[in-house]
Amino acid sequence: MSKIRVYELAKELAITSKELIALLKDEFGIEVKNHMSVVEEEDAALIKELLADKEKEPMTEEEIKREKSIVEEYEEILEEEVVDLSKKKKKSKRELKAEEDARKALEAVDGIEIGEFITVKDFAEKMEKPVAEVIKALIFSGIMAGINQEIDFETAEKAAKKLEVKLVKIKDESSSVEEDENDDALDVNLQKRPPIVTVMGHVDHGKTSLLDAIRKAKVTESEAGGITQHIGAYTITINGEKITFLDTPGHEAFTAMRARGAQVTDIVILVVAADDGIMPQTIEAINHCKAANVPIIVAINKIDKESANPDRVKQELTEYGLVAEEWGGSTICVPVSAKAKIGIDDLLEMVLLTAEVEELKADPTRRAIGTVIESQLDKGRGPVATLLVQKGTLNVGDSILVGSTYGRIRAMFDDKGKKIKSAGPSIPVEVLGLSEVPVAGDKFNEVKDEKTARGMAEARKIKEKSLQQSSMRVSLEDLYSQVKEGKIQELPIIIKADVQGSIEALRGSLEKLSTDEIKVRVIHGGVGAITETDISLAAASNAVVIGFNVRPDNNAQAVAEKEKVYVKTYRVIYNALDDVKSAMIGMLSPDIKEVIQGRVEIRQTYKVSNVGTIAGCYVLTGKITRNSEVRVLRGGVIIHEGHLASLKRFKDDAKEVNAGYECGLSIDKFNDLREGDIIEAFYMEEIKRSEL
Ligand SMILES: Nc1nc2c(ncn2[C@@H]2O[C@H](COP(=O)(O)OP(=O)(O)OP(=O)(O)O)[C@@H](O)[C@H]2O)c(=O)[nH]1
Repeated sequence: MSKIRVYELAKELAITSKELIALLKDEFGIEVKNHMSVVEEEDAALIKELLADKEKEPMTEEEIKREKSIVEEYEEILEEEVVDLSKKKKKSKRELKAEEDARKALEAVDGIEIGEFITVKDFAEKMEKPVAEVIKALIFSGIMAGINQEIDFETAEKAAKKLEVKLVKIKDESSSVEEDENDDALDVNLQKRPPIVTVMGHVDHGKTSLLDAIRKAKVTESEAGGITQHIGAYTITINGEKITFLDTPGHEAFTAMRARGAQVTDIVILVVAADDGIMPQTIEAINHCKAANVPIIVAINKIDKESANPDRVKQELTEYGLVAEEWGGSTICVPVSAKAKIGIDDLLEMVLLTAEVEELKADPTRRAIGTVIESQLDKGRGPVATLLVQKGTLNVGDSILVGSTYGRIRAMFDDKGKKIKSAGPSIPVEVLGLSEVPVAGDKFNEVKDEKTARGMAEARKIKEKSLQQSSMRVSLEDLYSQVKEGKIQELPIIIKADVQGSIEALRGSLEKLSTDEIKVRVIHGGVGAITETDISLAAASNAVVIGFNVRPDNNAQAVAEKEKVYVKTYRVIYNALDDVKSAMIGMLSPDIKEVIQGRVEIRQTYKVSNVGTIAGCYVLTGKITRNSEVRVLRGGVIIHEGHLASLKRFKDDAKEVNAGYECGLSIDKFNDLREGDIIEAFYMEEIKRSEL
């Protein structure tokens, strides 16, 4: 995680380091030594938000007082200076001349030396200038500073320029020593924390059974209360060590969280049924883990079955870069049976081992931060959220900012439904007391008090609104400018196609387009329609989605629009390659674009001799018009593209039919229409140059 120094942040915020240090302590409970200490980027972001929010509020009495005191101080100094000047006059001319010469001589060599920070008073003394003059110069440079206030070198330099004095920056030796010491300034008390595990795998390979088996084997035997509540996560104890499991199996939740910027999982258990082997969702899960850089432990499940063939699973895994340890690789594979309760302890021990290698640590003494795992509105209790504490300790009574909502924790329960008062790193808790239901994947931060939390939550809401209107993730159209601006060096692509062969062909050709400036990388490829999961993965990895002979399903379309994920579909491989190539050199300038009008579902088909197949349909979304171009989709795959031959409402010809109405239609030179097919109606529109 990147960090920022206190003085850099203070400068950005246009306050002094001292003020920032006080703010960190009062508002966030973070103690830093001095201006050279470091603050974590996420804390810095919070402070910025806090101040941005304050800016909008009218000045508090305290702030008015502060402004006033600076002015008063300034006036006082002016008076002092008058006295000072009269004293100075008493010095002999020769003395004054000698002083002046000495200063000039010093300046002539290499300027006046000052460190990274200096108080206004010391600065004036060093330059042998009246303090009032220095303050005046500062004011002219846009800085309102009191006599005892610290300014940084760059500010001092601006003022010095006005006073025609040259400055030289000297390295502050004491601070350079602290640099290293302070790198972990916030996490001063790093301690081992339990690993957080997600279970993934193909449908029916036994994810839920495995989670149940682990929970039953490890929770009921040792802990009071026994049965776990479903709060979205639970913690077990094995050999005196804890492991936290996220209770929503599958990669959808995992990726949805990543799309929101939350990486919660430390280790993934990939469940593969020994009688079934690697299946499409297994591959998806592997790719999702790789994209998130999370270690995988493979649980080869259902080994109780006669048809189980663990070696075949290991063999298939090698094709995806996962080579089992016993075959000389580094992937831990544990044979298990969730049903017969075989190998569960071995699996858990391997999780602990992996956790140890990963050296998972957190500081339980700092203020808490973490992520929302689940949330809902409970009739009686109001908004309820399961939070996973990732750093620090969360206590009842703490005020927290959660995404764009906030609250003060009224009560807290553990995964056994027991009321608790505090929770440390990697521990999931259910909390009451939030003002609204937060979104899973939102981060939470403990802040000073409820008022601060509320103010920041409101500011975030406003910001979110303005962001929604402006933000767009990477797209082929603006790829070139994003590369030029240095925003991206890599173009991750997700390919969905109707057949495996097309994926491989596209993958190879696309990756070959990589240049020194931008690397093209296919992070996932799969057969079938573009789904919501593909869009989530794209959002999480800032990827574009390319469909070849397939279309997004309804959900995917909606999520893509919401998440602003760029999706483009092609029917000819060459066109896809050509677009990416043109995009990379900034030459992609589409002059026509496709506009989707609506989607129609086929409910019945009739064969009419001499006419062909007529379909009885229902318009699901938008509308279809007589001159729409249409594509027939079966399971998200494009079966045909062409024109309508007829469009009818009851017996009459219709010009257009809107959502919610039935219609009959036939397609020009195409009769293979089936019940359940979706017809997508669209037209091509010319883009005016001004829109490009
Ligand atoms: N024989 C045998 N059957 C198992 C084992 N583990 C799970 N099953 C069975 O496999 C089927 C699917 O198990 P689930 O746990 O529901 O699988 P899942 O991966 O959670 O499935 P989805 O939630 O649909 O993705 C169920 O009928 C289980 O009883 C096992 O170790 N041995």
